[in-house]
Amino acid sequence: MSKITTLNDFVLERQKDFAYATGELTNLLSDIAVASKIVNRDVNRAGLVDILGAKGETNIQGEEQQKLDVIADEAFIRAFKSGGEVCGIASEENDDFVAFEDENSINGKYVVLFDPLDGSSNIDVNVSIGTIFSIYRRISEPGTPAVLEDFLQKGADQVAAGYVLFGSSTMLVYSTGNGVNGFTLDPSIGEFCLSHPNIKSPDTGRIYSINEGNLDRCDPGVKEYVQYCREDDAATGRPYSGRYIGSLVADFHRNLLKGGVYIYPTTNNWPEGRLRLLYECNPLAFIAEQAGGLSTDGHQRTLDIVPTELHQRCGYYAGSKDMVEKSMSCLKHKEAKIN
Ligand SMILES: O=P(O)(O)OC[C@H]1O[C@](O)(COP(=O)(O)O)[C@@H](O)[C@@H]1O
Ligand SMILES: [Mg+2]
Ligand SMILES: [Mg+2]
Repeated sequence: MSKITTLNDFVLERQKDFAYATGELTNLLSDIAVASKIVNRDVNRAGLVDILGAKGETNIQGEEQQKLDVIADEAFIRAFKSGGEVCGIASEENDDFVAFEDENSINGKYVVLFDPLDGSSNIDVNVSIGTIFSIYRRISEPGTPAVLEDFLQKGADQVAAGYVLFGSSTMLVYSTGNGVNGFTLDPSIGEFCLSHPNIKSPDTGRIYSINEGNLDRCDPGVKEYVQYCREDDAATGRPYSGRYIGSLVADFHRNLLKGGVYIYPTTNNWPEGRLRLLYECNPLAFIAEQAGGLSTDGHQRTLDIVPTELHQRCGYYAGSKDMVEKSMSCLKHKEAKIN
């Protein structure tokens, strides 16, 4: 029987890699694990308790909030407030960032940006959903309230990022900039256990993920790439398979393990993009790159984008290196033709 490595064991072991480590990031990662278990409990019995359906309010994105969006948001905020490592948060479900000013948190070293419940359109139909998180060291002085600048940092400056996938099993996948590791929740012992050590994304794959319902509103370069994916060419394993769950975390996770590309481009109906840079695209871009993949907004590396707004959106191309590069070359090719 192989040794079980729990998330706590693993994080403590890895903490030794950092001479200056204070244990605060270790505590923060275990706070995230606790909140994930609480949300997992609610997700698993969603149909039995009154947490399906809409809450009856609209968030700053103009989306109808689902009850589980708010339940997850509150569970994670409670966990971030509890430890003292976090001085402020920003989330998809809150109009503005929240600075924690209690004496326990105001000296906190980190800020966290998160999408408490990703894949909201799939909550009521029992399809995989998730949570996405992004962690930065604060810029502002400890002992003072967190400020907007603490949250508008480039993705490349993340100290850690990851996601939780509530699927047939519940997994937590994260990176602190030293590779990507995946943990599966063992409900019988209530622990996240190392199940996917040192995840490496294949340089290429046979899966492309895009909402083809938007194709006629996309850039010609995107159409060209989708056409490329569908062409018959045994040598390159084409046609590829189209797979689209409609939960970013689930689509991203599948492609991370199997090889594939996820694309949500800017479109006529989403001219700035659909997905949110700070708590959807940046954390997953961090994971993609740490696993050997790539992530762009169609023009530049996602992690190099300098944010200007908390809820800004961007185009998103992420996954296997060769496939993202190919999609970029189609965009450039079409752009060159047009100009
Ligand atoms: O229905 P569409 O336009 O394809 O959008 C699906 C995308 O929207 C999202 O649901 C947006 O995230 P939220 O559910 O957190 O709002 C992604 O998970 C998913 O990839
Ligand atoms: Mg989301
Ligand atoms: Mg969400």
